[in-house]
Amino acid sequence: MHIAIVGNIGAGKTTLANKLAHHFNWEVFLEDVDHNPYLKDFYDDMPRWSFHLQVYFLNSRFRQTQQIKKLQSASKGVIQDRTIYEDAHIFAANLHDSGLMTERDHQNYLNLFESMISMVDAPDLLLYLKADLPKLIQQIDKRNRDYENNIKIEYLKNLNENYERWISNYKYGKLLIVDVNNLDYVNNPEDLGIIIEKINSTLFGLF
Ligand SMILES: Nc1ncnc2c1ncn2[C@@H]1O[C@H](COP(=O)(O)OP(=O)(O)O)[C@@H](O)[C@H]1O
Ligand SMILES: Nc1ncnc2c1ncn2[C@H]1C[C@H](O)[C@@H](COP(=O)(O)O)O1
Repeated sequence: MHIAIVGNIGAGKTTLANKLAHHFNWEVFLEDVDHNPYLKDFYDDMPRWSFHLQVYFLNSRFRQTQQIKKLQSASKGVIQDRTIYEDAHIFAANLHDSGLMTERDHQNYLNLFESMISMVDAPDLLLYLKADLPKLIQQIDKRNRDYENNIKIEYLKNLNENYERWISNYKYGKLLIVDVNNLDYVNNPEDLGIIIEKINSTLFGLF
């Protein structure tokens, strides 16, 4: 079983991924953030580093998908924090549309993405954490990563619009949309319980 958690920056993916992995006793695959050699430079100068960062994330995410495939064939459960789809359909698309990645670089990136995606299996469940801008901003502030301090509201807004468009067209497997605006699964175990119940019901028909 493979559950992938998707959503905008600060939506609460990593926190939930760890909690679900603990609950189901499954392996968790987190994003390559702390050792990412481009992320800080990217936030300082997006046009300069957008292509480098996208190639880095694409490769790291692709490697993850291959590791997940191995675990799946050994019947192990997996929780994944963000997917390769979001890199291309949300982030790279937004950089290109906002003029922060050139047409040439974007085409080159998409060609690479297309070559890789045929080797990627969709998750059994895509869990979309839907959050409005105030919630995202509040949680990005709470996390307090220095390089994220200058993220513009417009950037988050564009990403949220891309998420809405992409999710409304997603048809590669089961999809569960959870509005997290009024959920606090950090401090309220009942809120975590609500999400686990929805997952069980969507995946296994239990309630
Ligand atoms: N539903 C929630 N309620 C309250 N705080 C949350 C919630 N989800 C995440 N947080 C907090 O918000 C911050 C960002 O969460 P994180 O899981 O890192 O988001 P993401 O991985 O989506 O970027 C963390 O400090 C986390 O503890
Ligand atoms: N593909 C990506 N392009 C640009 N930035 C990305 C991409 N994937 C992740 N990020 C950034 C967004 C955040 O600053 C960090 C970690 O993501 P988070 O949603 O906080 O887990 O990496």
